[in-house]
Amino acid sequence: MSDKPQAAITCQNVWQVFGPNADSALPEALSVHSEPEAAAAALREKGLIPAVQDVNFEVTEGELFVIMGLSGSGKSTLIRCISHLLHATHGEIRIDGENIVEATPARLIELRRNKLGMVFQHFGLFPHMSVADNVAYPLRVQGMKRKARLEKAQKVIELVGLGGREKHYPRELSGGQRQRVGIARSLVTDCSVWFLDEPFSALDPLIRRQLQDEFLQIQAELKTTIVFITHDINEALKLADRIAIMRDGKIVQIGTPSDIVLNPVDDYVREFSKDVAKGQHARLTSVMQTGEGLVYGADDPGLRIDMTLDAALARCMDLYEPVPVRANDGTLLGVVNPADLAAALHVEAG
Ligand SMILES: Nc1ncnc2c1ncn2[C@@H]1O[C@H](COP(=O)(O)OP(=O)(O)OP(=O)(O)O)[C@@H](O)[C@H]1O
Repeated sequence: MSDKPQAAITCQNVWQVFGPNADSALPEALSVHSEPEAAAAALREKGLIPAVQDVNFEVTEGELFVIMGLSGSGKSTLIRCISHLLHATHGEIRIDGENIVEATPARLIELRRNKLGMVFQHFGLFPHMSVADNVAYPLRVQGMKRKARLEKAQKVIELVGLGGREKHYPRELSGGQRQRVGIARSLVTDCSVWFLDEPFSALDPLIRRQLQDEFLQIQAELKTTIVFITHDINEALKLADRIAIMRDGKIVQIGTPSDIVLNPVDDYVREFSKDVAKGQHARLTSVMQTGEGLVYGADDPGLRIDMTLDAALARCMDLYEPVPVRANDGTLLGVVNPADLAAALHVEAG
């Protein structure tokens, strides 16, 4: 069907192994051990580091895909493989259908200039350049004329809330403002895929929340495909369409924020979300029934598909029969049984 979402990024059997002769040691291990786990153990025995092990997933166009995991679980290595800052030891990584593992150096430069945007926690702004020149720099590299590039830079400077600061130098800005400059600089090229590795983690909580909100607004406007790394579950739940949880180089679960909070696959994932107020993050879709012949009672408490479980429960505290759930335009999408809502939230007590 034509309305199936397009895959913007596809990772198939991606491995990144660090250490001497990793390029030959991995195929050797894979030829002896069919299970990735056993191959990784064999590599470790030889003193190699399988930082990313047999990773498979797809990110759809316009999706905000968050990778989360403890320190050392392989998040940065994986995002560096996908953005080809590292050449993956094995596997296929497709961006808009193009296998970038096989791209020539010239093609990679072109992709970085025009298609892939990157923001990292500690990225260098040029200290001797103003905000405007820093933001316009990627356009200068593309060969755009000064007037045109400054005009374009101005638009993204406004977008990230730095209007009026364009003549300032990085040293005159706060940490949060500098991070905004970095975000603006990565956005200026109209990238279609955006990689962000812990972009807000050095900021204090208030500024961090503010930037997260602004980031969501920017994403709603631009609809860029995003891969975002964090080790903060609350940030992941707030931002993500889907979350991939990594442990020891492997992806242990991929799911929506609701899935991760309500149906963790193991104790490692459960541990991440144990202090999360589940009702504030899990969405109605996780308990909604859909399909033919939906039956519901006379009450309509006005449930909308994007409501959290908490918000929904607050509206049907005293109802017993299933109630309708609608899209924002009023179309009926499914029904929810108030008892299922309460039961889903009860999970957090256990
Ligand atoms: N260049 C390298 N050479 C050797 N080992 C590396 C290299 N880069 C990363 N590693 C190892 O790979 C593993 C995964 O590291 P990675 O930085 O991807 O983890 P991470 O989940 O991003 O951690 P953090 O949240 O602390 O940034 C770690 O064991 C790390 O020591």
